[in-house]
Amino acid sequence: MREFKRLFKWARSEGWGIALVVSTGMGIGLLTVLQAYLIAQIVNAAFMQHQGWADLDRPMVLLLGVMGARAGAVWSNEVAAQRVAVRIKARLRRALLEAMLRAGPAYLKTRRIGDLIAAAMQGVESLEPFFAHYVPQAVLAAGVPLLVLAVVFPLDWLTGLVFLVTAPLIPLFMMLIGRMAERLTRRQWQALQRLSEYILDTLQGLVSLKAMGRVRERETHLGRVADAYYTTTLTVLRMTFLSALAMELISTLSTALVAVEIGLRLLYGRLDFLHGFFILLIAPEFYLPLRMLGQRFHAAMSGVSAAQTIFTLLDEAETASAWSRVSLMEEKPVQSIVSLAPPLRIRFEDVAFTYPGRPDMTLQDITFEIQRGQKVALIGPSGAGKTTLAYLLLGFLQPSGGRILVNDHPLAQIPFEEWRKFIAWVPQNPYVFHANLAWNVRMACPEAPEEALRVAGRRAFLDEVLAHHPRAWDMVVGEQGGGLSGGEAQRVALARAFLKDAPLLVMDEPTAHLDPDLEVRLERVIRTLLEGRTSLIIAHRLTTIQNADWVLVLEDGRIVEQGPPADLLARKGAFYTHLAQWRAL
Ligand SMILES: Nc1ncnc2c1ncn2[C@@H]1O[C@H](COP(=O)(O)OP(=O)(O)OP(=O)(O)O)[C@@H](O)[C@H]1O
Repeated sequence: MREFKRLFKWARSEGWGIALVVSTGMGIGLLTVLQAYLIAQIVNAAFMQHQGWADLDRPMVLLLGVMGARAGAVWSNEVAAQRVAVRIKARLRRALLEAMLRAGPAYLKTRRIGDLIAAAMQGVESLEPFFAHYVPQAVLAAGVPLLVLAVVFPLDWLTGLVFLVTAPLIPLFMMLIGRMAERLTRRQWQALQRLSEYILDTLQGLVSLKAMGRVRERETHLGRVADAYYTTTLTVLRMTFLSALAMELISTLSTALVAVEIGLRLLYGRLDFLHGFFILLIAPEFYLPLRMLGQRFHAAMSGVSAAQTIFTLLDEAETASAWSRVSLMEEKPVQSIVSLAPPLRIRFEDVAFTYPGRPDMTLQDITFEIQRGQKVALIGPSGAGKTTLAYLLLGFLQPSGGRILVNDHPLAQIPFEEWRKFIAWVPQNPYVFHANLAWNVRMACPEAPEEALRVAGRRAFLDEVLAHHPRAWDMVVGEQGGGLSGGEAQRVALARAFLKDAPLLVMDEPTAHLDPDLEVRLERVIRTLLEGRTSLIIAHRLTTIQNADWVLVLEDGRIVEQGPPADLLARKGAFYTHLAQWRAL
Protein backbone atom coordinates (compact mmCIF):
# COMPACT_ATOMS: atom_id res chain seq x y z
CA MET A 1 0.00 0.00 0.00
CA ARG A 2 3.07 2.25 0.17
CA GLU A 3 2.85 2.46 -3.60
CA PHE A 4 -0.68 3.89 -3.34
CA LYS A 5 0.65 6.76 -1.27
CA ARG A 6 3.48 7.47 -3.70
CA LEU A 7 1.17 7.25 -6.70
CA PHE A 8 -1.28 9.70 -5.08
CA LYS A 9 1.68 11.99 -4.46
CA TRP A 10 2.48 11.90 -8.18
CA ALA A 11 -1.20 12.64 -8.91
CA ARG A 12 -1.19 15.59 -6.48
CA SER A 13 1.91 17.01 -8.13
CA GLU A 14 -0.15 17.52 -11.28
CA GLY A 15 -1.55 20.74 -9.76
CA TRP A 16 -4.21 22.24 -12.03
CA GLY A 17 -4.97 18.98 -13.78
CA ILE A 18 -5.82 17.17 -10.56
CA ALA A 19 -7.67 20.25 -9.21
CA LEU A 20 -9.87 20.04 -12.31
CA VAL A 21 -10.47 16.32 -11.73
CA VAL A 22 -11.50 16.99 -8.11
CA SER A 23 -13.68 20.01 -8.86
CA THR A 24 -15.48 18.37 -11.81
CA GLY A 25 -15.91 15.25 -9.66
CA MET A 26 -17.63 17.27 -6.95
CA GLY A 27 -19.63 19.07 -9.65
CA ILE A 28 -20.87 15.70 -10.96
CA GLY A 29 -21.97 14.78 -7.42
CA LEU A 30 -23.91 18.02 -6.94
CA LEU A 31 -25.53 17.85 -10.35
CA THR A 32 -26.52 14.20 -9.80
CA VAL A 33 -28.39 15.14 -6.62
CA LEU A 34 -29.99 18.12 -8.33
CA GLN A 35 -31.01 16.04 -11.33
CA ALA A 36 -32.68 13.43 -9.10
CA TYR A 37 -34.51 16.15 -7.20
CA LEU A 38 -35.79 17.81 -10.40
CA ILE A 39 -36.98 14.48 -11.84
CA ALA A 40 -38.80 13.73 -8.57
CA GLN A 41 -40.35 17.19 -8.59
CA ILE A 42 -41.55 16.90 -12.19
CA VAL A 43 -43.03 13.41 -11.67
CA ASN A 44 -44.66 14.58 -8.44
CA ALA A 45 -46.15 17.67 -10.13
CA ALA A 46 -47.34 15.75 -13.22
CA PHE A 47 -48.79 12.63 -11.56
CA MET A 48 -49.63 13.56 -7.97
CA GLN A 49 -50.65 17.18 -8.43
CA HIS A 50 -51.92 16.68 -12.01
CA GLN A 51 -50.25 19.82 -13.34
CA GLY A 52 -50.20 20.40 -17.11
CA TRP A 53 -47.18 20.81 -19.41
CA ALA A 54 -47.54 24.57 -19.24
CA ASP A 55 -46.73 24.53 -15.52
CA LEU A 56 -43.83 22.16 -15.99
CA ASP A 57 -41.83 23.95 -18.65
CA ARG A 58 -39.59 25.75 -16.14
CA PRO A 59 -38.48 22.63 -14.21
CA MET A 60 -38.16 20.74 -17.53
CA VAL A 61 -35.83 23.37 -18.97
CA LEU A 62 -33.92 23.39 -15.71
CA LEU A 63 -33.65 19.59 -15.82
CA LEU A 64 -32.32 19.68 -19.39
CA GLY A 65 -29.82 22.33 -18.31
CA VAL A 66 -28.69 20.22 -15.34
CA MET A 67 -28.40 17.11 -17.54
CA GLY A 68 -26.32 19.06 -20.08
CA ALA A 69 -24.13 20.50 -17.34
CA ARG A 70 -23.67 17.03 -15.81
CA ALA A 71 -22.68 15.57 -19.20
CA GLY A 72 -20.21 18.46 -19.58
CA ALA A 73 -18.80 17.83 -16.10
CA VAL A 74 -18.41 14.09 -16.83
CA TRP A 75 -16.66 14.87 -20.12
CA SER A 76 -14.32 17.44 -18.51
CA ASN A 77 -13.60 15.04 -15.66
CA GLU A 78 -12.62 12.27 -18.07
CA VAL A 79 -10.53 14.54 -20.29
CA ALA A 80 -8.75 16.07 -17.28
CA ALA A 81 -8.08 12.62 -15.81
CA GLN A 82 -6.73 11.33 -19.14
CA ARG A 83 -4.46 14.36 -19.43
CA VAL A 84 -3.20 13.82 -15.88
CA ALA A 85 -2.53 10.14 -16.72
CA VAL A 86 -0.68 10.95 -19.96
CA ARG A 87 1.43 13.62 -18.27
CA ILE A 88 2.32 11.43 -15.29
CA LYS A 89 3.23 8.52 -17.57
CA ALA A 90 5.55 10.78 -19.57
CA ARG A 91 7.07 12.19 -16.36
CA LEU A 92 7.57 8.74 -14.88
CA ARG A 93 9.29 7.47 -18.05
CA ARG A 94 11.54 10.51 -18.05
CA ALA A 95 12.28 10.08 -14.35
CA LEU A 96 13.20 6.44 -14.95
CA LEU A 97 15.44 7.27 -17.90
CA GLU A 98 17.08 10.14 -16.01
CA ALA A 99 17.61 7.97 -12.95
CA MET A 100 19.18 5.18 -15.05
CA LEU A 101 21.48 7.61 -16.82
CA ARG A 102 22.39 9.36 -13.59
CA ALA A 103 23.16 6.00 -12.00
CA GLY A 104 25.52 5.35 -14.90
CA PRO A 105 26.88 2.31 -16.70
CA ALA A 106 28.22 0.57 -13.60
CA TYR A 107 24.72 0.43 -12.06
CA LEU A 108 23.10 -0.63 -15.34
CA LYS A 109 25.48 -3.57 -15.53
CA THR A 110 23.86 -4.93 -12.37
CA ARG A 111 20.30 -4.72 -13.73
CA ARG A 112 18.53 -6.95 -16.20
CA ILE A 113 17.67 -4.96 -19.30
CA GLY A 114 14.39 -6.89 -19.74
CA ASP A 115 13.35 -5.64 -16.28
CA LEU A 116 14.04 -2.04 -17.18
CA ILE A 117 12.22 -2.26 -20.51
CA ALA A 118 9.19 -3.97 -18.90
CA ALA A 119 9.06 -1.29 -16.17
CA ALA A 120 9.46 1.66 -18.54
CA MET A 121 7.07 0.36 -21.18
CA GLN A 122 4.28 -1.99 -19.96
CA GLY A 123 4.85 -0.95 -16.32
CA VAL A 124 4.30 2.76 -16.86
CA GLU A 125 1.54 2.06 -19.39
CA SER A 126 -0.36 -0.10 -16.91
CA LEU A 127 -0.57 2.93 -14.58
CA GLU A 128 -3.05 4.56 -16.96
CA PRO A 129 -6.14 2.94 -15.29
CA PHE A 130 -4.86 4.16 -11.92
CA PHE A 131 -4.55 7.81 -12.88
CA ALA A 132 -7.25 8.02 -15.56
CA HIS A 133 -9.96 6.00 -13.75
CA TYR A 134 -9.11 5.07 -10.18
CA VAL A 135 -8.05 8.53 -8.94
CA PRO A 136 -11.15 10.35 -10.31
CA GLN A 137 -13.34 7.52 -9.03
CA ALA A 138 -11.75 7.81 -5.59
CA VAL A 139 -12.70 11.52 -5.62
CA LEU A 140 -16.29 10.63 -6.56
CA ALA A 141 -16.45 7.82 -3.99
CA ALA A 142 -15.30 10.19 -1.27
CA GLY A 143 -17.51 13.12 -2.30
CA VAL A 144 -20.82 11.86 -3.71
CA PRO A 145 -21.95 9.58 -0.83
CA LEU A 146 -21.16 12.34 1.69
CA LEU A 147 -23.13 14.83 -0.35
CA VAL A 148 -26.09 12.43 -0.64
CA LEU A 149 -25.97 11.77 3.11
CA ALA A 150 -25.93 15.50 3.80
CA VAL A 151 -29.05 15.96 1.64
CA VAL A 152 -30.94 12.81 2.69
CA PHE A 153 -30.44 12.94 6.49
CA PRO A 154 -32.48 16.13 7.05
CA LEU A 155 -35.22 14.79 4.73
CA ASP A 156 -35.42 11.24 6.09
CA TRP A 157 -33.16 10.11 8.91
CA LEU A 158 -34.21 6.44 8.57
CA THR A 159 -32.91 6.16 4.99
CA GLY A 160 -29.86 8.15 6.04
CA LEU A 161 -29.25 5.54 8.69
CA VAL A 162 -29.63 2.67 6.18
CA PHE A 163 -27.15 4.44 3.89
CA LEU A 164 -24.77 4.95 6.78
CA VAL A 165 -24.87 1.31 7.86
CA THR A 166 -24.71 -0.32 4.41
CA ALA A 167 -22.23 2.00 2.67
CA PRO A 168 -19.12 0.84 4.56
CA LEU A 169 -19.81 -2.76 3.51
CA ILE A 170 -18.47 -2.10 0.00
CA PRO A 171 -15.12 -0.51 1.05
CA LEU A 172 -14.82 -3.12 3.81
CA PHE A 173 -15.22 -5.92 1.30
CA MET A 174 -12.83 -4.11 -1.03
CA MET A 175 -10.21 -3.96 1.70
CA LEU A 176 -10.68 -7.63 2.55
CA ILE A 177 -10.11 -8.83 -0.98
CA GLY A 178 -7.66 -5.98 -1.66
CA ARG A 179 -4.81 -7.86 0.00
CA MET A 180 -5.49 -10.98 -1.98
CA ALA A 181 -5.86 -8.92 -5.16
CA GLU A 182 -2.56 -7.20 -4.45
CA ARG A 183 -0.77 -10.52 -4.03
CA LEU A 184 -2.26 -11.97 -7.19
CA THR A 185 -1.65 -8.95 -9.41
CA ARG A 186 1.92 -8.76 -8.10
CA ARG A 187 2.37 -12.37 -9.13
CA GLN A 188 0.88 -11.55 -12.53
CA TRP A 189 3.24 -8.61 -12.98
CA GLN A 190 6.24 -10.73 -11.97
CA ALA A 191 5.19 -13.37 -14.49
CA LEU A 192 4.99 -10.71 -17.19
CA GLN A 193 8.40 -9.38 -16.23
CA ARG A 194 9.87 -12.88 -16.34
CA LEU A 195 8.32 -13.41 -19.76
CA SER A 196 9.73 -10.21 -21.25
CA GLU A 197 13.16 -10.87 -19.71
CA TYR A 198 13.12 -14.38 -21.08
CA ILE A 199 12.13 -13.28 -24.59
CA LEU A 200 14.82 -10.59 -24.63
CA ASP A 201 17.44 -13.01 -23.34
CA THR A 202 16.43 -15.60 -25.94
CA LEU A 203 16.62 -13.11 -28.80
CA GLN A 204 19.97 -11.75 -27.67
CA GLY A 205 21.46 -15.21 -27.23
CA LEU A 206 19.85 -16.81 -30.27
CA VAL A 207 23.15 -17.42 -32.05
CA SER A 208 24.66 -19.18 -29.01
CA LEU A 209 21.47 -21.22 -28.52
CA LYS A 210 21.53 -22.35 -32.14
CA ALA A 211 25.23 -23.13 -32.03
CA MET A 212 24.74 -25.27 -28.93
CA GLY A 213 21.56 -26.92 -30.21
CA ARG A 214 19.48 -25.58 -27.31
CA VAL A 215 16.71 -23.85 -29.28
CA ARG A 216 14.06 -26.58 -28.72
CA GLU A 217 14.77 -26.72 -25.00
CA ARG A 218 14.52 -22.93 -24.76
CA GLU A 219 11.29 -22.99 -26.74
CA THR A 220 9.73 -25.46 -24.29
CA HIS A 221 10.83 -23.35 -21.35
CA LEU A 222 9.51 -20.21 -23.00
CA GLY A 223 6.16 -22.01 -23.35
CA ARG A 224 6.21 -22.74 -19.62
CA VAL A 225 7.01 -19.12 -18.74
CA ALA A 226 4.18 -17.92 -21.04
CA ASP A 227 1.81 -20.47 -19.46
CA ALA A 228 2.63 -19.15 -15.98
CA TYR A 229 1.64 -15.65 -17.14
CA TYR A 230 -1.56 -17.00 -18.70
CA THR A 231 -2.52 -18.87 -15.53
CA THR A 232 -1.90 -15.92 -13.19
CA THR A 233 -3.82 -13.62 -15.57
CA LEU A 234 -6.82 -15.99 -15.48
CA THR A 235 -6.67 -16.14 -11.67
CA VAL A 236 -6.64 -12.34 -11.49
CA LEU A 237 -9.58 -12.13 -13.90
CA ARG A 238 -11.54 -14.74 -11.95
CA MET A 239 -11.06 -12.81 -8.76
CA THR A 240 -11.98 -9.52 -10.45
CA PHE A 241 -15.28 -10.99 -11.69
CA LEU A 242 -15.99 -12.52 -8.32
CA SER A 243 -15.39 -9.30 -6.48
CA ALA A 244 -17.46 -7.30 -9.02
CA LEU A 245 -20.30 -9.77 -8.47
CA ALA A 246 -20.06 -9.49 -4.70
CA MET A 247 -20.02 -5.70 -4.78
CA GLU A 248 -22.93 -5.61 -7.20
CA LEU A 249 -24.82 -7.88 -4.82
CA ILE A 250 -24.10 -5.71 -1.78
CA SER A 251 -25.19 -2.52 -3.52
CA THR A 252 -28.31 -4.13 -5.09
CA LEU A 253 -29.40 -5.58 -1.73
CA SER A 254 -28.78 -2.25 -0.01
CA THR A 255 -30.77 -0.37 -2.68
CA ALA A 256 -33.56 -2.96 -2.33
CA LEU A 257 -33.57 -2.42 1.43
CA VAL A 258 -34.00 1.32 0.90
CA ALA A 259 -36.75 0.66 -1.69
CA VAL A 260 -38.66 -1.61 0.72
CA GLU A 261 -38.55 0.75 3.66
CA ILE A 262 -39.51 3.71 1.42
CA GLY A 263 -42.27 1.70 -0.31
CA LEU A 264 -43.80 0.58 2.98
CA ARG A 265 -43.82 4.09 4.41
CA LEU A 266 -45.34 5.47 1.19
CA LEU A 267 -48.00 2.77 1.40
CA TYR A 268 -48.90 3.70 4.96
CA GLY A 269 -48.74 7.41 4.21
CA ARG A 270 -45.82 8.06 6.52
CA LEU A 271 -43.74 9.67 3.79
CA ASP A 272 -44.77 12.11 1.06
CA PHE A 273 -44.28 11.01 -2.54
CA LEU A 274 -41.87 13.78 -3.55
CA HIS A 275 -39.31 12.89 -0.88
CA GLY A 276 -39.83 9.15 -1.17
CA PHE A 277 -39.36 9.18 -4.94
CA PHE A 278 -36.35 11.50 -4.70
CA ILE A 279 -34.66 9.16 -2.21
CA LEU A 280 -35.45 6.16 -4.42
CA LEU A 281 -33.83 7.90 -7.36
CA ILE A 282 -30.78 8.93 -5.39
CA ALA A 283 -30.22 5.56 -3.67
CA PRO A 284 -28.44 3.81 -6.62
CA GLU A 285 -26.34 6.97 -7.16
CA PHE A 286 -25.26 6.71 -3.53
CA TYR A 287 -23.83 3.20 -3.98
CA LEU A 288 -22.63 3.58 -7.59
CA PRO A 289 -19.37 5.51 -6.93
CA LEU A 290 -18.36 3.02 -4.22
CA ARG A 291 -19.14 0.04 -6.43
CA MET A 292 -17.29 1.59 -9.37
CA LEU A 293 -14.34 2.29 -7.09
CA GLY A 294 -14.15 -1.44 -6.37
CA GLN A 295 -14.13 -2.25 -10.06
CA ARG A 296 -11.56 0.37 -10.90
CA PHE A 297 -9.45 -0.75 -7.99
CA HIS A 298 -8.94 -4.10 -9.73
CA ALA A 299 -8.16 -2.47 -13.06
CA ALA A 300 -5.64 -0.21 -11.31
CA MET A 301 -4.00 -3.01 -9.32
CA SER A 302 -1.73 -4.23 -12.14
CA GLY A 303 -0.41 -0.66 -12.38
CA VAL A 304 0.17 -0.56 -8.63
CA SER A 305 2.20 -3.79 -8.81
CA ALA A 306 4.23 -2.34 -11.67
CA ALA A 307 4.67 0.84 -9.61
CA GLN A 308 6.46 -1.20 -6.97
CA THR A 309 9.12 -2.18 -9.53
CA ILE A 310 9.26 1.36 -10.92
CA PHE A 311 9.74 2.93 -7.49
CA THR A 312 12.32 0.30 -6.51
CA LEU A 313 14.27 1.11 -9.66
CA LEU A 314 13.99 4.84 -8.99
CA ASP A 315 15.18 4.42 -5.39
CA GLU A 316 18.01 2.08 -6.33
CA ALA A 317 19.17 4.37 -9.11
CA GLU A 318 19.01 7.29 -6.68
CA THR A 319 21.32 5.45 -4.28
CA ALA A 320 23.57 4.40 -7.15
CA SER A 321 23.85 7.97 -8.38
CA ALA A 322 25.59 8.76 -5.10
CA TRP A 323 28.53 6.63 -6.21
CA SER A 324 28.18 7.55 -9.88
CA ARG A 325 28.57 11.19 -10.80
CA VAL A 326 27.14 11.15 -14.30
CA SER A 327 24.25 13.36 -15.29
CA LEU A 328 23.96 12.51 -18.92
CA MET A 329 20.56 14.11 -19.34
CA GLU A 330 21.90 17.60 -18.86
CA GLU A 331 22.34 19.04 -22.29
CA LYS A 332 22.52 22.63 -21.15
CA PRO A 333 26.02 24.08 -21.07
CA VAL A 334 27.67 23.99 -17.70
CA GLN A 335 29.68 26.90 -16.45
CA SER A 336 33.28 25.84 -16.45
CA ILE A 337 34.81 26.23 -13.02
CA VAL A 338 38.32 25.23 -13.97
CA SER A 339 40.30 25.78 -17.10
CA LEU A 340 42.07 22.65 -18.22
CA ALA A 341 44.88 23.23 -20.68
CA PRO A 342 45.78 20.13 -22.66
CA PRO A 343 47.78 17.96 -22.65
CA LEU A 344 46.41 16.70 -19.37
CA ARG A 345 48.21 15.30 -16.37
CA ILE A 346 46.29 12.81 -14.25
CA ARG A 347 47.04 11.82 -10.70
CA PHE A 348 45.30 9.15 -8.58
CA GLU A 349 45.98 9.62 -4.86
CA ASP A 350 45.11 6.71 -2.58
CA VAL A 351 41.94 6.09 -4.53
CA ALA A 352 39.56 3.44 -3.24
CA PHE A 353 36.24 2.23 -4.53
CA THR A 354 33.56 -0.12 -3.23
CA TYR A 355 30.44 -1.08 -5.14
CA PRO A 356 27.39 -0.70 -2.90
CA GLY A 357 26.23 -4.01 -1.50
CA ARG A 358 29.66 -5.58 -1.89
CA PRO A 359 31.51 -6.34 1.32
CA ASP A 360 35.02 -6.09 -0.10
CA MET A 361 36.76 -3.13 -1.68
CA THR A 362 37.00 -3.34 -5.48
CA LEU A 363 39.91 -0.91 -5.59
CA GLN A 364 42.20 0.31 -2.83
CA ASP A 365 45.41 2.33 -2.36
CA ILE A 366 45.47 3.26 -6.05
CA THR A 367 48.23 5.82 -6.52
CA PHE A 368 49.81 6.62 -9.86
CA GLU A 369 50.39 9.45 -12.24
CA ILE A 370 49.97 9.85 -15.98
CA GLN A 371 52.29 12.58 -17.17
CA ARG A 372 51.24 14.98 -19.92
CA GLY A 373 51.01 13.07 -23.20
CA GLN A 374 52.09 9.80 -21.59
CA LYS A 375 50.70 6.41 -22.66
CA VAL A 376 49.91 4.22 -19.67
CA ALA A 377 48.96 0.58 -20.10
CA LEU A 378 46.81 -1.05 -17.43
CA ILE A 379 47.04 -4.82 -17.16
CA GLY A 380 45.77 -7.43 -14.75
CA PRO A 381 43.70 -10.60 -14.53
CA SER A 382 39.97 -10.63 -15.15
CA GLY A 383 38.04 -9.08 -12.27
CA ALA A 384 41.11 -7.19 -10.98
CA GLY A 385 39.26 -3.87 -11.29
CA LYS A 386 40.60 -2.46 -14.58
CA THR A 387 37.22 -1.35 -15.92
CA THR A 388 36.28 0.11 -12.54
CA LEU A 389 39.51 2.16 -12.55
CA ALA A 390 38.79 3.37 -16.10
CA TYR A 391 35.21 4.29 -15.06
CA LEU A 392 36.59 6.35 -12.16
CA LEU A 393 38.79 8.31 -14.55
CA LEU A 394 35.94 8.70 -17.04
CA GLY A 395 33.83 10.14 -14.24
CA PHE A 396 31.18 7.39 -14.38
CA LEU A 397 31.95 6.52 -10.75
CA GLN A 398 32.99 8.52 -7.71
CA PRO A 399 35.88 7.28 -5.56
CA SER A 400 34.83 6.07 -2.11
CA GLY A 401 38.20 7.32 -0.83
CA GLY A 402 41.21 9.32 -2.02
CA ARG A 403 41.08 11.69 -4.96
CA ILE A 404 41.78 12.05 -8.64
CA LEU A 405 43.53 15.20 -9.87
CA VAL A 406 43.50 16.55 -13.41
CA ASN A 407 46.21 19.17 -13.93
CA ASP A 408 46.11 19.53 -10.11
CA HIS A 409 42.31 20.19 -10.07
CA PRO A 410 40.23 17.62 -8.18
CA LEU A 411 38.13 15.73 -10.74
CA ALA A 412 35.23 15.74 -8.25
CA GLN A 413 34.96 19.51 -8.72
CA ILE A 414 34.77 19.36 -12.50
CA PRO A 415 31.16 19.01 -13.69
CA PHE A 416 30.71 15.84 -15.71
CA GLU A 417 29.30 17.81 -18.65
CA GLU A 418 32.55 19.75 -18.74
CA TRP A 419 34.79 16.76 -18.16
CA ARG A 420 33.26 14.69 -20.97
CA LYS A 421 34.57 17.26 -23.49
CA PHE A 422 38.11 16.27 -22.54
CA ILE A 423 37.74 12.54 -22.88
CA ALA A 424 37.44 10.03 -25.69
CA TRP A 425 36.36 6.55 -24.56
CA VAL A 426 36.94 3.56 -26.83
CA PRO A 427 35.32 0.55 -25.16
CA GLN A 428 36.01 -3.05 -26.02
CA ASN A 429 32.55 -3.63 -27.46
CA PRO A 430 31.49 -0.22 -28.74
CA TYR A 431 27.78 0.40 -29.10
CA VAL A 432 26.64 1.26 -32.59
CA PHE A 433 23.15 2.75 -32.75
CA HIS A 434 20.38 1.98 -35.21
CA ALA A 435 21.14 4.93 -37.47
CA ASN A 436 23.41 5.69 -40.40
CA LEU A 437 27.18 5.50 -40.12
CA ALA A 438 27.66 9.26 -40.41
CA TRP A 439 25.39 9.82 -37.39
CA ASN A 440 27.10 7.06 -35.47
CA VAL A 441 30.53 8.65 -35.90
CA ARG A 442 29.33 12.22 -35.66
CA MET A 443 27.73 11.65 -32.27
CA ALA A 444 31.23 12.14 -30.85
CA CYS A 445 31.22 15.72 -32.15
CA PRO A 446 27.90 16.70 -33.77
CA GLU A 447 29.16 20.07 -34.93
CA ALA A 448 32.13 18.60 -36.86
CA PRO A 449 32.25 19.63 -40.53
CA GLU A 450 31.85 17.06 -43.33
CA GLU A 451 35.57 17.12 -44.12
CA ALA A 452 36.53 16.28 -40.52
CA LEU A 453 34.14 13.32 -40.63
CA ARG A 454 35.79 12.00 -43.78
CA VAL A 455 39.29 12.46 -42.35
CA ALA A 456 38.29 10.63 -39.14
CA GLY A 457 36.80 7.80 -41.22
CA ARG A 458 39.96 7.56 -43.32
CA ARG A 459 42.25 7.53 -40.30
CA ALA A 460 40.23 4.73 -38.70
CA PHE A 461 40.19 2.69 -41.96
CA LEU A 462 36.46 3.10 -42.03
CA ASP A 463 36.60 4.11 -45.72
CA GLU A 464 37.27 0.43 -46.54
CA VAL A 465 33.89 -0.43 -45.04
CA LEU A 466 32.24 2.48 -46.85
CA ALA A 467 33.75 1.43 -50.20
CA HIS A 468 31.84 -1.86 -50.06
CA HIS A 469 28.52 -0.23 -49.52
CA PRO A 470 26.65 1.81 -52.14
CA ARG A 471 25.13 4.16 -49.53
CA ALA A 472 28.54 4.81 -47.92
CA TRP A 473 28.10 7.20 -44.97
CA ASP A 474 24.32 6.88 -45.30
CA MET A 475 24.51 3.14 -44.69
CA VAL A 476 22.06 2.33 -41.88
CA VAL A 477 23.22 -0.19 -39.30
CA GLY A 478 21.10 -2.12 -36.83
CA GLU A 479 21.10 -1.66 -33.08
CA GLN A 480 24.21 -2.98 -31.34
CA GLY A 481 25.98 -2.62 -34.69
CA GLY A 482 23.84 -5.19 -36.55
CA GLY A 483 25.17 -5.33 -40.12
CA LEU A 484 28.72 -4.50 -39.00
CA SER A 485 31.39 -6.97 -38.01
CA GLY A 486 33.04 -6.65 -34.60
CA GLY A 487 36.17 -5.19 -36.21
CA GLU A 488 34.09 -2.69 -38.20
CA ALA A 489 32.25 -1.57 -35.07
CA GLN A 490 35.68 -1.10 -33.49
CA ARG A 491 36.66 1.16 -36.37
CA VAL A 492 33.49 3.21 -35.86
CA ALA A 493 34.61 3.72 -32.24
CA LEU A 494 38.10 4.73 -33.36
CA ALA A 495 36.66 7.14 -35.94
CA ARG A 496 34.59 8.69 -33.13
CA ALA A 497 37.78 9.16 -31.10
CA PHE A 498 39.61 10.75 -34.05
CA LEU A 499 36.68 13.08 -34.68
CA LYS A 500 36.42 14.08 -31.04
CA ASP A 501 40.14 14.81 -30.86
CA ALA A 502 40.02 14.90 -27.05
CA PRO A 503 43.18 15.41 -24.99
CA LEU A 504 42.57 12.29 -22.86
CA LEU A 505 41.98 8.90 -24.40
CA VAL A 506 40.72 5.99 -22.33
CA MET A 507 40.61 2.74 -24.21
CA ASP A 508 39.76 -0.88 -23.53
CA GLU A 509 41.72 -2.62 -26.21
CA PRO A 510 39.84 -5.09 -28.39
CA THR A 511 40.78 -8.71 -27.78
CA ALA A 512 38.81 -10.26 -30.59
CA HIS A 513 37.36 -9.56 -34.02
CA LEU A 514 40.67 -8.78 -35.66
CA ASP A 515 42.44 -10.73 -38.39
CA PRO A 516 46.27 -10.45 -38.28
CA ASP A 517 46.38 -8.02 -41.22
CA LEU A 518 43.74 -5.74 -39.71
CA GLU A 519 45.40 -6.03 -36.33
CA VAL A 520 48.66 -4.64 -37.74
CA ARG A 521 46.84 -1.78 -39.42
CA LEU A 522 44.70 -1.03 -36.39
CA GLU A 523 47.81 -0.93 -34.31
CA ARG A 524 49.10 1.84 -36.57
CA VAL A 525 45.74 3.60 -36.23
CA ILE A 526 45.85 3.37 -32.47
CA ARG A 527 49.43 4.62 -32.38
CA THR A 528 48.39 7.68 -34.43
CA LEU A 529 45.43 8.21 -32.15
CA LEU A 530 47.62 8.15 -29.06
CA GLU A 531 50.12 10.69 -30.38
CA GLY A 532 50.22 13.84 -28.27
CA ARG A 533 47.42 12.62 -26.00
CA THR A 534 47.44 11.51 -22.42
CA SER A 535 46.09 7.99 -22.49
CA LEU A 536 45.13 5.08 -20.31
CA ILE A 537 44.75 1.80 -22.15
CA ILE A 538 43.44 -1.42 -20.68
CA ALA A 539 45.94 -3.42 -22.70
CA HIS A 540 45.42 -6.93 -23.98
CA ARG A 541 48.24 -7.10 -26.56
CA LEU A 542 51.94 -7.35 -26.10
CA THR A 543 52.84 -4.61 -28.59
CA THR A 544 50.61 -2.10 -26.82
CA ILE A 545 52.31 -2.93 -23.53
CA GLN A 546 55.79 -2.72 -25.04
CA ASN A 547 54.99 0.65 -26.63
CA ALA A 548 53.56 2.10 -23.43
CA ASP A 549 55.56 4.66 -21.44
CA TRP A 550 54.35 3.25 -18.15
CA VAL A 551 52.63 0.05 -17.08
CA LEU A 552 50.29 -0.47 -14.13
CA VAL A 553 49.80 -4.05 -12.94
CA LEU A 554 46.53 -4.46 -11.08
CA GLU A 555 45.72 -7.50 -8.97
CA ASP A 556 42.77 -7.87 -6.60
CA GLY A 557 42.07 -4.17 -6.72
CA ARG A 558 45.62 -3.06 -5.86
CA ILE A 559 48.49 -1.85 -8.00
CA VAL A 560 51.13 -4.47 -7.34
CA GLU A 561 53.74 -3.09 -9.72
CA GLN A 562 54.24 -0.03 -11.91
CA GLY A 563 56.98 1.41 -14.08
CA PRO A 564 58.36 1.44 -17.63
CA PRO A 565 57.77 -1.96 -19.29
CA ALA A 566 61.49 -2.71 -19.81
CA ASP A 567 62.28 -2.08 -16.12
CA LEU A 568 59.37 -4.21 -14.97
CA LEU A 569 60.42 -7.03 -17.23
CA ALA A 570 63.93 -6.95 -15.82
CA ARG A 571 62.51 -7.04 -12.29
CA LYS A 572 60.83 -10.40 -13.03
CA GLY A 573 57.94 -9.64 -10.70
CA ALA A 574 54.16 -9.56 -11.23
CA PHE A 575 54.48 -8.01 -14.69
CA TYR A 576 56.84 -10.75 -15.81
CA THR A 577 54.55 -13.46 -14.42
CA HIS A 578 51.56 -11.87 -16.08
CA LEU A 579 53.21 -11.87 -19.49
CA ALA A 580 54.52 -15.40 -18.94
CA GLN A 581 50.94 -16.55 -18.36
CA TRP A 582 50.08 -15.21 -21.79
CA ARG A 583 52.92 -17.38 -23.12
CA ALA A 584 54.37 -14.16 -24.43
CA LEU A 585 57.81 -14.92 -23.12
N1 LIG B 1 28.28 -2.75 -11.20
C1 LIG B 1 28.90 -3.56 -10.36
N2 LIG B 1 28.36 -3.86 -9.15
C2 LIG B 1 28.98 -4.68 -8.29
N3 LIG B 1 30.17 -5.25 -8.53
C3 LIG B 1 30.77 -5.00 -9.71
C4 LIG B 1 30.17 -4.16 -10.70
N4 LIG B 1 30.99 -4.09 -11.78
C5 LIG B 1 32.06 -4.85 -11.49
N5 LIG B 1 31.93 -5.40 -10.26
C6 LIG B 1 32.90 -6.27 -9.57
O1 LIG B 1 34.09 -5.52 -9.37
C7 LIG B 1 35.22 -6.32 -9.62
C8 LIG B 1 36.10 -5.65 -10.68
O2 LIG B 1 35.39 -5.65 -11.89
P1 LIG B 1 35.98 -4.97 -13.21
O3 LIG B 1 34.95 -5.09 -14.27
O4 LIG B 1 36.48 -3.63 -12.88
O5 LIG B 1 37.21 -5.96 -13.52
P2 LIG B 1 38.11 -6.04 -14.82
O6 LIG B 1 39.51 -6.13 -14.34
O7 LIG B 1 37.78 -4.94 -15.77
O8 LIG B 1 37.64 -7.43 -15.42
P3 LIG B 1 37.62 -7.91 -16.97
O9 LIG B 1 39.03 -7.89 -17.46
O10 LIG B 1 37.07 -9.29 -16.88
O11 LIG B 1 36.72 -6.95 -17.67
C9 LIG B 1 34.72 -7.69 -10.03
O12 LIG B 1 34.80 -8.53 -8.90
C10 LIG B 1 33.29 -7.45 -10.44
O13 LIG B 1 32.50 -8.58 -10.14
